[in-house]
Amino acid sequence: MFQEVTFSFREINFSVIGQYVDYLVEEQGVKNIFVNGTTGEGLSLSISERRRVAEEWVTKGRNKLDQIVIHVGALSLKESQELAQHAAEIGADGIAVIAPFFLKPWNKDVLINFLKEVAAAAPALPFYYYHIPALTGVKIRAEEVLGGIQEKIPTFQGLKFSDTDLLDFGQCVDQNRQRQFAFLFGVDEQLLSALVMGATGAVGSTYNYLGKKTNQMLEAFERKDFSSALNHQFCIQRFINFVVKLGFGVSQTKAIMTLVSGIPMGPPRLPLQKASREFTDNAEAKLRSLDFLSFNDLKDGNLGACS
Ligand SMILES: CC(=O)N[C@H](C=O)[C@@H](O)[C@H](O)[C@H](O)CO
Ligand SMILES: CC(=O)C(=O)O
Repeated sequence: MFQEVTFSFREINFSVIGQYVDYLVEEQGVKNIFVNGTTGEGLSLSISERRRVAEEWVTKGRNKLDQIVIHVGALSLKESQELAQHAAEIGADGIAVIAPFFLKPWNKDVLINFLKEVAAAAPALPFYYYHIPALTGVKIRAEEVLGGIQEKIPTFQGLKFSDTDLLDFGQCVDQNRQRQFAFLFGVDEQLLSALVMGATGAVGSTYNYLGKKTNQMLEAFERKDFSSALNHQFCIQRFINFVVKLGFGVSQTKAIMTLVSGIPMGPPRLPLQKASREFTDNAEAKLRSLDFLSFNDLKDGNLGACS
């Protein structure tokens, strides 16, 4: 019997994860990974697929990555707990959970009760709340969720904040200054503003291919060279603004990642649709004009270049 070698590209290609780790570390300077989140289509995968993806990242990332946080949010509390326990068993560094988004928690206390039950399934793992109201439809302000959360969830470690409300984000930081929480910001085009507000890190889709560029911005911010930091942020914004106008989401991220890294990320899974050829061509031209592609052959006359 021979293994069937033609596989449907709607199946996960586990074999590229090792290469992906090396690419992120070596080419993008990214050493902390958030697995099975929005970009990884975690909520479109089966539980057994999510377990395997997590295992693959932990195995391939060993001694190469600093931290691997596994997103274990699900509509079913039981599944979420199973994934949390699994993350602990395989040696992940933390777990993150979004708000359940079909039957929704209607207030902060109910949301915390849900999160608490998941966190309790992995009592030794740092726990992060993943706030992404535009996708979950759960609009309870993060600042409210954080109030008193450590008393309910002893493993609470921080927040991944994927929203543009900088009042809410700023208040999360301001009201928890005495605690050693991680405030991870998730709107890549606004990261500099969030750093000013006290963000301690960032998790985002564009760091897959603009990690190096973003690290330059972080370094400029660290040394208080705000004008360079702003230049870097504006460069990143020029790209994101361009693709947002073309229609930008998880499918498009995969197409850009394939283009920039050379690693076949494959198409997304339904209900998402593969990015169009037109999108990819336009994105490629923009990346080249901004000097975001390392195999750039536009050496001269590149006025819009960002480096
Ligand atoms: C909705 C979504 O996918 N958000 C990502 C992280 O949470 C971001 O990294 C965005 O993709 C990025 O900021 C571009 O808008
Ligand atoms: C980008 C991001 O934060 C996620 O994939 O969840």
